[in-house]
Amino acid sequence: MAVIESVYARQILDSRGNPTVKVVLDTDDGAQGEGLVPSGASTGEAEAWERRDGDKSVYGGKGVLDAVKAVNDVIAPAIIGMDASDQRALDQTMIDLDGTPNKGKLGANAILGVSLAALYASAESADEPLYRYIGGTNGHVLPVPNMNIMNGGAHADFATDIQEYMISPYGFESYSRALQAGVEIYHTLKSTLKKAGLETGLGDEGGFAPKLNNNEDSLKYIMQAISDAGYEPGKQVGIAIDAASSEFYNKETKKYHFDGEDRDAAYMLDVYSKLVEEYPIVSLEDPFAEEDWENWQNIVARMGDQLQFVGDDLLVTNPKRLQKAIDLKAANSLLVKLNQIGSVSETLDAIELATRAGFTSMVSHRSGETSDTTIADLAVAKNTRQIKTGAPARGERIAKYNRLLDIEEELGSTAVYAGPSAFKRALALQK
Ligand SMILES: O=C(O)[C@@H](CO)OP(=O)(O)O
Ligand SMILES: [Mg+2]
Repeated sequence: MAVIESVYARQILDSRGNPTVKVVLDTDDGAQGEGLVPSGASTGEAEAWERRDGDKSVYGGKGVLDAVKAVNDVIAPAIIGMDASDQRALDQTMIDLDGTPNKGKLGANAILGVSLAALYASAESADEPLYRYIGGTNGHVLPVPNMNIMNGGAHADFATDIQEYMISPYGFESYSRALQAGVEIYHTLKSTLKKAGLETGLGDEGGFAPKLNNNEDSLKYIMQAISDAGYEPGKQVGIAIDAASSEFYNKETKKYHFDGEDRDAAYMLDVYSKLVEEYPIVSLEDPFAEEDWENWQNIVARMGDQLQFVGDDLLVTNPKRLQKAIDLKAANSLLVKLNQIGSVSETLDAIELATRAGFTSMVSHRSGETSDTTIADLAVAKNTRQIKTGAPARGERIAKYNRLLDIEEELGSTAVYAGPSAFKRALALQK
């Protein structure tokens, strides 16, 4: 048992230069943990509430400072003296203290900061690396890194309507070898785009973000780059897409603004089917808007036996929304973001529920990140087999990929790379 002695929060900056929360927690045995909270841009409406008072970008403004105050003035006095390693009791105490269904009083950024800091302090007290502290002896599978190499949507001034084009280098014997392939493809893509006379400026997650008129063009350039880098699309490297379609959906007209026109859901369903037929797409996230449950059901009924349909804005790492999707067969994969639900134990509950229902889980960063690497350890601890954490560029993304390299080396011969087994379609494409 490590008793919490002090809890202190302050404001720091995230990777977009916006303020966020850092919490430092000390225990009586000399351990210390830090919790750094990320922040999204294409946030789901049902996400837990981030305390910013409506303004994400004001450093020193009231928003994040209120979350900092909530930690220092309200949470700290309530949890000092508690056992830091009793994660569930600690998280529940904060949830009760907040008393709202969406952490709307204290703020999910305040609660998650403390939850993470306690997790790290407890791992240090137990003298275990974080993945082992969370996962015990069974956390040993290195995830496929889904690397977002072309950015659009809310992360890149809508260079394309689709927000993320990721490569999934599954056809390799180890995580480090897969990462190397991803990096080589990323660098090759830069030349491919340059040759085509396109801009190579970067979006929020480090992917290239040239302005394109057609969402399919990105896939063509990526396929070219995979081959030019010397790899086989489909056999070694697949493609994962996050359409983030809530961002181009109009709730009044119920239309999706795609490739320059307003389209109905039936049109979008055909677009996705055609793309899946023509490209080695193994994962499709948020193809339909966050409340468009019916069309989620339609796409899963049509192609769910082939590939995964990942709910991000749809599920917001919330066990209640996940249960609804399980009941309605409205997705078959969970995107896991700690700050969407706002505590460590609720995140673990969501992964557990997904696994029980036969859903896959993809652990994810946010577009506004910090140097925190919890998601790398979490993916290994829970053997989720999949992670997405941006392009292999920009320090805050690289930190997670590098952390996985450390873990791979630490595990040594017991490390297993998820490889094609991470995706049903990757296995089929390999045959
Ligand atoms: O939509 C997403 O999946 C995420 C991360 O890539 O973006 P954001 O953090 O802006 O919600
Ligand atoms: Mg998403």
